[in-house]
Amino acid sequence: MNEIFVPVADIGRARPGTALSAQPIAATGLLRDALGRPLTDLRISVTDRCNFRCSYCMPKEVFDKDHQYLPHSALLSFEEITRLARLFAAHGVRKLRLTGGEPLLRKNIESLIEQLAALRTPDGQPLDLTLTTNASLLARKAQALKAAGLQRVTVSLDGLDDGVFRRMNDVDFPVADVLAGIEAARAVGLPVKVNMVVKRGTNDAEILPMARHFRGTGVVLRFIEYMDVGATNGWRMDEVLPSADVVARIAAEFPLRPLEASAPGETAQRWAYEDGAGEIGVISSVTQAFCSDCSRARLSTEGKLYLCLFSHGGHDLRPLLRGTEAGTGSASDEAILSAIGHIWHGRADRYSELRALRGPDTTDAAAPRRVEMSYIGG
Ligand SMILES: Nc1nc2c(ncn2[C@@H]2O[C@H](COP(=O)(O)OP(=O)(O)OP(=O)(O)O)[C@@H](O)[C@H]2O)c(=O)[nH]1
Ligand SMILES: C[S@@+](CC[C@H](N)C(=O)[O-])C[C@H]1O[C@@H](n2cnc3c(N)ncnc32)[C@H](O)[C@@H]1O
Ligand code: SF4
Ligand code: SF4
Repeated sequence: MNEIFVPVADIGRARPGTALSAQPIAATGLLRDALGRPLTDLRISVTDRCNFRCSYCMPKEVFDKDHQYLPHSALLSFEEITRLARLFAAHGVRKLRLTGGEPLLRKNIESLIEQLAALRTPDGQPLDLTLTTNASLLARKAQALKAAGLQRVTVSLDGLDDGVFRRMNDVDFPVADVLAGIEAARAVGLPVKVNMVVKRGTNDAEILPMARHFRGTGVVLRFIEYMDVGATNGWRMDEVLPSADVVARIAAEFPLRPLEASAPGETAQRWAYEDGAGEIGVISSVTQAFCSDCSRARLSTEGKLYLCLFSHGGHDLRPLLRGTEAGTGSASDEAILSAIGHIWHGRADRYSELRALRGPDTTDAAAPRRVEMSYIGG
């Protein structure tokens, strides 16, 4: 369709292995995928490990039994991640999100944040640098994360009740400690969003308590429809609570009005409390797919580029960074930029839209095994 990927004329020539540069790299021109969507958002998984066992993401029965985690040697180094992020910025990426697994489990994550915070867009702007966390380590790390250059943080929290939390997240961890993490982040000046996955019949009774708790605090609470990511969570459509129901439940107690999207391609539909107590968001990936302007790419812990949360496979960028066993050295910036451009140019993924077209009760059991959320990063 849109043949508008323009290869770069003026690309930085730094060889891999040379000192990292905070200098902006020249813009590559307009990069669009096969459906005309730009690439603006890079989500970087920094570990496939986690200390929680959320039922919708890393069910204990699977992940404590026969799951193979990546060996340390497979992980991209901080320098490799930063080099790729810099090249993605040349292609138009403006937002970087660190995720996982649990990103705060990666040793010295502050050092990666420092390197990413030094990057600039081609027009000299810092990137929007954020991180998604279960907050188990946030209280003790908030200060260091802020000092390293993190701009904001998203905390996952599925309820205020400890029993519900345990059923959702399958870990013996007090909700009070997650809340302390949120407070620590706010105290050091990090704006906070809270993401709550809603599973009908498990934690939907927590919707109103969560809304009551966070309204008026400046924290933006967002409700995520439970998705059929991966092959281990036993997803069922009857456990999905449509976002429309979430909004209706909250609006019955606190009147809401819709807000305009704050950026093109935003995942959340935003709603403001009529009384001025802030806003909430709903992420309706199942009932109102938003693939048509999806501008997100995902980089796995081992350097595979995924073009959709539901992709069956990724494009391996690690050999370009490290060279191959056959003895080729690592590729130039030009070659990597060109590879990323061609991969994005061929992208036609729109899983959630197609799923909606096929019908909400269709299961995907016959399809090849998809990657897990804890690997691809959400
Ligand atoms: N189906 C689908 N779900 C997504 C996509 N991006 C995010 N989500 C879901 O939405 C959740 C929240 O997204 P966030 O990580 O907060 O990202 P975001 O909404 O882009 O973040 P903000 O910049 O803070 O608005 C994720 O954990 C996923 O469950 C996507 O491209 N497709
Ligand atoms: C995979 S986690 C990684 C970051 C971190 N461990 C955390 O939980 O915040 C990223 C996000 O994906 C969401 N998520 C995981 N599995 C999901 C599913 N099946 N449906 C919807 N969201 C999911 C989580 O709630 C979390 O907000
Ligand atoms: S959602 Fe996050 S905290 Fe929960 S198991 Fe997955 S990676 Fe861990
Ligand atoms: S399902 Fe795939 S294409 Fe659609 S919004 Fe999600 S990541 Fe993007």
